[in-house]
Amino acid sequence: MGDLLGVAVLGAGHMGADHIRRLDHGVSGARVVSVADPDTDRAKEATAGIDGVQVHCEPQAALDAPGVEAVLVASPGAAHEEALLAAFARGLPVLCEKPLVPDAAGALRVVEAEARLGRRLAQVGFMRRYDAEYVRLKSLLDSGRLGRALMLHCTHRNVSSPSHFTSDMLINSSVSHEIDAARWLLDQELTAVSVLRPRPSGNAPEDLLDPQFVVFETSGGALVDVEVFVNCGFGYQVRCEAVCEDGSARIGDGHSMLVTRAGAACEEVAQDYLVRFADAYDREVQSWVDATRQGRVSGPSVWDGYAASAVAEAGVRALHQGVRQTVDLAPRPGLYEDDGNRPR
Ligand SMILES: NC(=O)c1ccc[n+]([C@@H]2O[C@H](COP(=O)([O-])OP(=O)(O)OC[C@H]3O[C@@H](n4cnc5c(N)ncnc54)[C@H](O)[C@@H]3O)[C@@H](O)[C@H]2O)c1
Ligand SMILES: O[C@H]1[C@H](O)[C@@H](O)[C@H](O)[C@@H](O)[C@H]1O
Repeated sequence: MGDLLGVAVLGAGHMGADHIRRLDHGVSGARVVSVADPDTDRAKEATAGIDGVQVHCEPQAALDAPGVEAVLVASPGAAHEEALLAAFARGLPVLCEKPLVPDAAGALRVVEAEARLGRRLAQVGFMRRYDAEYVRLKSLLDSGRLGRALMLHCTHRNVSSPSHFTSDMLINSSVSHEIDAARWLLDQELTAVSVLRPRPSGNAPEDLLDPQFVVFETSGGALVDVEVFVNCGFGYQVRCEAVCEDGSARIGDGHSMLVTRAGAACEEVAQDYLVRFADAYDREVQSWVDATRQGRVSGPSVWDGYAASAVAEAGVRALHQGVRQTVDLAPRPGLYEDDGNRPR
C-alpha cells in the first residue's frame, strides 16, 4: 500500500461527488484514483482538478485501474450487489452507501459471499453511527443511567424527494437509517413492523404515499416509531428521543443557529443531509480509510446491512398489506458473531 490509500469511487451523483471531494481533501490518508459513472460528464465534473484520476463508464474498469486498493460504492442501491461482488472477487475493501442492497435476498447473497471469503471486507454507510449526537445517545443508553429503553420516537423529514422516489423508498431508503440506528442504539433486533398511512400531503408528488408512520417491535420488547415525511417542504430534520424507565434523552434539535432580529427569533433548519450529517460523513470516511490502511474493517457490517434490508422489506409488505408483518432473519454466519446487535 502506498502512502495514500488508492480509492475507486463508483457513482458520482450527489453522494458520490461529496465523497470524492471528501476523499480528495476532506480526510487524510486517501486519494481518488478512478471513478465510474455511466454519466461520464458527471464523473468528470466531480473529479475536476484531481491529478491523475481515471474516469470510466464501466464500474469494472474503474476497479481494475492501476493503484486501486479500496472501493467506495455510491451508485444507486440496485447496482450495489454487482459492485460488492466485483470488489470481493478482487479482494478489495469496500465502503458501500446504504442500503447495502435494497432487497433482502440480494443482501443475503452479499452476506454469503463475504462469509465464503472468511473475512470481513465491507462496511455499510450508515453514517448516523458516526454523528456526535447519536454517539452521545448510544453511550448514555449503554451506561444504564436511564434504565432500560422502552421506546424510541423518531422523526425523519426531507425538504423534497427526488423524482425517482417511490412509496417503498420512504421505508427501504429513508427509514433504513432509523432501522440501523434502532438496532445499534438498543442492541436488539427489530422483529415486527406495522405501517400507518395518513392522508398524503398535497405537496407530495401524485401517488407518493408521503408521509408514513412506521412502528417497529424489538426483540427486547421495546417499540420504535418513525414519522417519515420526505416532502415536508421546510427542512431536513432527523430527531430521536429515547424514553427509558428512569428518564428520557432527545437528540436532533441542536444543529442550527438562532437568529434574532427585528423583534423575532428565528432558528435556521438544515436543508439537506449533506449539511446535517457533514461531520458524520467525515468521521465515517476517515474511520474507514484509517481502518483499511491498517488492514481492519470496522463500522456497520454487511450483516447489519442485510438485517436493515430484511426489516425494510417487511415494512414495505406492511405498507401495502395494511397489517403487521414479522421479520425473518436468516441464520447469522459466524463471521458476524462479534458484531453486536445480538437479540436479547
Ligand atoms: N448516507 C446518506 O445519507 C445518503 C444520502 C444520499 C444518498 N445515499 C445513497 O447513496 C447512493 C447514491 O445516491 P445519490 O443520491 O448520490 O444518487 P444520484 O442519483 O445523485 O447519483 C447516482 C449516480 O450513480 C450513477 N450510476 C448509475 N448506475 C451506476 C453504476 N452501475 N455504477 C456506477 N455509477 C452508476 C448515476 O449515473 C448517478 O450519477 C444510494 O445508495 C443512496 O441511497 C446515502
Ligand atoms: O438516500 C437519502 C439519504 O439516505 C438521506 O440520509 C435520507 O434522509 C433520505 O430520505 C434518503 O432518500
